[in-house]
Amino acid sequence: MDAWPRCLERLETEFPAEDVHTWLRPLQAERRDDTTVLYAPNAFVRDAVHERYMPRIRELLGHFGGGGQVSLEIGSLPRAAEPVRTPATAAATQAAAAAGAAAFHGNLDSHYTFDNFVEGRSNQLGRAAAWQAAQKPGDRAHNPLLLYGGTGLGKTHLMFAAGNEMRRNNPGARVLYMRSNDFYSAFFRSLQERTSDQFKRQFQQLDALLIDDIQFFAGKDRTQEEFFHTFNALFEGRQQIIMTCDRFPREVDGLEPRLKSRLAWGLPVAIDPPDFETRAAIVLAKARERGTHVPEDVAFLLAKKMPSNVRDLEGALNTLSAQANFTGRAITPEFAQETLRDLLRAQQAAISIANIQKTVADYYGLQIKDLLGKKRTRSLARPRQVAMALAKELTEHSLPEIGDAFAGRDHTTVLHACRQIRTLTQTDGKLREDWDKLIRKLSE
Ligand SMILES: Nc1ncnc2c1ncn2[C@@H]1O[C@H](COP(=O)(O)OP(=O)(O)OP(=O)(O)O)[C@@H](O)[C@H]1O
Repeated sequence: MDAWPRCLERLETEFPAEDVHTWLRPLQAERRDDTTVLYAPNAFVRDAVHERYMPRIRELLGHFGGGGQVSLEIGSLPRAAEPVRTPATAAATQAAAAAGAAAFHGNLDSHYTFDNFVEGRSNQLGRAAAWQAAQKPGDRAHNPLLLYGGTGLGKTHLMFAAGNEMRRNNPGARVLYMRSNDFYSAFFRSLQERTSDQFKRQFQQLDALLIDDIQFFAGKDRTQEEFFHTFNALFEGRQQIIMTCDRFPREVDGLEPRLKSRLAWGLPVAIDPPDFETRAAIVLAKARERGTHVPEDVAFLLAKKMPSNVRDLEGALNTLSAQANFTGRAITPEFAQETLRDLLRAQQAAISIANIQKTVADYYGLQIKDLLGKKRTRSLARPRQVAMALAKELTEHSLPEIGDAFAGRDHTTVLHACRQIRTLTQTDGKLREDWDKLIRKLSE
């Protein structure tokens, strides 16, 4: 599908950057028989594109050889065909063909950098580790670097940032990004085509291998075996390895024990869900980046209502921005409430006080009646405080309402619990971990 990138390139010169960012870049293209199908992520984008840009798109696609029909639909390409993170087949071919450093591409997405990564307590360590790895690739202190944590928290962003930084420091650096499933398919193909030697060779010349979502290797024994050898060869060659995983590898069922232990050899760092302030800062930074004006109270609103996943937060911002552009209205809290009503309601419905009480009780192995009861032993009082503080953090309920839901406690008790837990999350590592895990569970 060569015609679309060329068409998009031309459109970028013809329309304001903000329009291109909002309406045209989100489109994905696919060739179906003699029709070019353009996928829009939602109805706003589809309608705006249909109304304002289709005639020009048709002309340009015709011009660049994507002739025939052009259709515009809501949908997306399967993930493997996403334009941003191209499949490893391309990467592998590039890697193999990259005799000269200048030609080496490695699949890095240059958009994701340290500059546009918002730092907060939840990702500070991960950021610092990725930064260090980029400054001194291969150094034993951070090789391999493993970033692990829930979905949409910025692991891939940091990984790209490290790769881009390596290339900034040393433009000839050979940094290859691969998703684990791409490693799997490329390896599989090399077996069928009897090109395993070539497959192995591509890794020898690398300075760094960035490999995303290694939990995908679970249950794929031959691929694990191959990755194990690749890993050892890179490690011995002092080539930097950066990996991401959706949890600590020991917790991934179906990974071989020797691989699990090897993965945690270097520096494993958890990426946690960002706290409220960081979430708001991310919304503001993303808005600035795309040239959309989002006032602080809207950023706070989104941060408050969408507690865990940055990807969802970004999705909400995109919808707001698209709708504001489309209707010509300013982005205010009312506008946000209205536009994101269904989304916010879904989030809200998912997190009720009862839900929080049940999750916290299960987490600490308690009965709900004990969590709500009067006993003040520490093993009950602390989880109770955690549950109250979570209710304040994750729902819209007032302190008196939360007190009521906890067997009619006074609102000052709830306030005290919130303050206490806030302090403890900063001083007590175990409690911090419990807090983050509970937020993650509740936001799933
Ligand atoms: N701290 C941050 N600052 C700026 N953007 C962030 C931050 N954290 C996450 N994001 C953004 O959130 C989106 C999702 O991040 P990313 O793809 O890196 O998540 P991930 O942890 O790799 O998730 P997955 O495991 O699902 O692949 C990206 O657009 C990324 O730029």
